[in-house]
Amino acid sequence: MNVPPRIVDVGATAPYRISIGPGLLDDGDLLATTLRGRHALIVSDANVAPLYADRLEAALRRAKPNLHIARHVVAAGEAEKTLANFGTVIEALAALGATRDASVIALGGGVVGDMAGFAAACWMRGIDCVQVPSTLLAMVDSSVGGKTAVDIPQGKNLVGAFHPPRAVIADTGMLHTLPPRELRAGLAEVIKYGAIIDASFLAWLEAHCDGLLAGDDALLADAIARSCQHKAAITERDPFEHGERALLNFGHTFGHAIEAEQGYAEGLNHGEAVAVGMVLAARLSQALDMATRADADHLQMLLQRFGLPTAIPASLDADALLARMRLDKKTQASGLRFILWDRAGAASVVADVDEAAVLGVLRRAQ
Ligand SMILES: NC(=O)c1ccc[n+]([C@@H]2O[C@H](COP(=O)([O-])OP(=O)(O)OC[C@H]3O[C@@H](n4cnc5c(N)ncnc54)[C@H](O)[C@@H]3O)[C@@H](O)[C@H]2O)c1
Ligand SMILES: O=C(O)C(=O)C[C@@H](O)[C@H](O)[C@H](O)COP(=O)(O)O
Ligand SMILES: [Zn+2]
Repeated sequence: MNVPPRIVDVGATAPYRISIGPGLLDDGDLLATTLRGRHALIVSDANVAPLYADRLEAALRRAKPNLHIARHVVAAGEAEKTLANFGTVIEALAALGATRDASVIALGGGVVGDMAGFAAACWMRGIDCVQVPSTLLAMVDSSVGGKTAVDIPQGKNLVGAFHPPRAVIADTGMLHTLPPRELRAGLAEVIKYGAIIDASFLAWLEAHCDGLLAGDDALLADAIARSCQHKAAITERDPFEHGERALLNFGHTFGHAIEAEQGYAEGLNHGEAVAVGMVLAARLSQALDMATRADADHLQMLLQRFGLPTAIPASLDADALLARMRLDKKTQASGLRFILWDRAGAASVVADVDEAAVLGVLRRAQ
């Protein structure tokens, strides 16, 4: 099916454009207009590079024959989003002789996007990063908004910087090679937008569950564009998470604790951990008389229909998860801060949440 490209322009101090559509990877002119200097480092992972790096590089060479291009490929997976691998990206920039007008091109999922973006934020105190997301999750969330980071054993994304992309180029054709599990993980973050800010989008997702899971191109393009519009609007108004941007963290206090406690290796991936986290946040909201039981049940049922997990893996300990949350980036001196759920399309930031209530929810969710 022929799906027309979509454009989402993000305002803010450093405006950028999100281009969404099939075949954009081969659009050398589009790519080249985002590059300012003579050097470009393509950062990718061992699954994505063999599939797409040659096409990207060929398009760039056609459009900008004098560009010095190097490629840096890391192993795939969350366990690779490390300070050590961040260091290898920095070394690759040095080897390329990247000047301050050079660009990092992040070709991959959120792991590559976050790590390459962080390297771009740090090299010479900040060079351009063009995000070329290859997973649904990266197209709807991680490539937009400028959060970059790596994980450390003590916690997810604890070392990072805000560094907005120069441009986002999402070639939706790349989703055809994405494993179904990763498609579902991306849909968890899509459902998040509906849950926190857009009840009609949540209803639309519910109505189109089967088509989205089947990878229908037009439905996915709609879901990506609508998600990007939401993320663009919020991050434009609150780029540094002083206020409403924190809503995008719905499900993440629990989810990040799960990912860190698993050691980033086995078990749930980010989107899956966020799915579990959204259910736990809804149950906590129910325990604190913010959300109704019927609404929390409905959200859980919807995530299950999308083939997403909604329970904490039995191997994880509730007290250990609670201890992880004390190092969540939303936690303050006064205590835990959560994004709690009011109802479909509405969520709130709540400070000083009682740890006993959190522990109760954790214990009941296994
Ligand atoms: N910066 C942000 O705002 C933000 C937002 C959400 C998530 N994140 C981060 O994003 C990360 C998760 O990203 P993710 O879900 O994209 O995971 P990922 O980058 O690990 O990609 C998932 C898997 O899919 C493979 N893959 C990627 N594209 C493919 C394609 N087109 N075809 C075949 N295989 C492909 C990858 O090699 C990997 O094995 C987490 O680290 C999370 O913290 C960041
Ligand atoms: O962009 C944001 O803001 C988000 O919270 C989006 C999340 O989906 C994403 O996982 C983000 O990396 C989490 O942020 P963190 O500040 O908790 O690391
Ligand atoms: Zn997330």
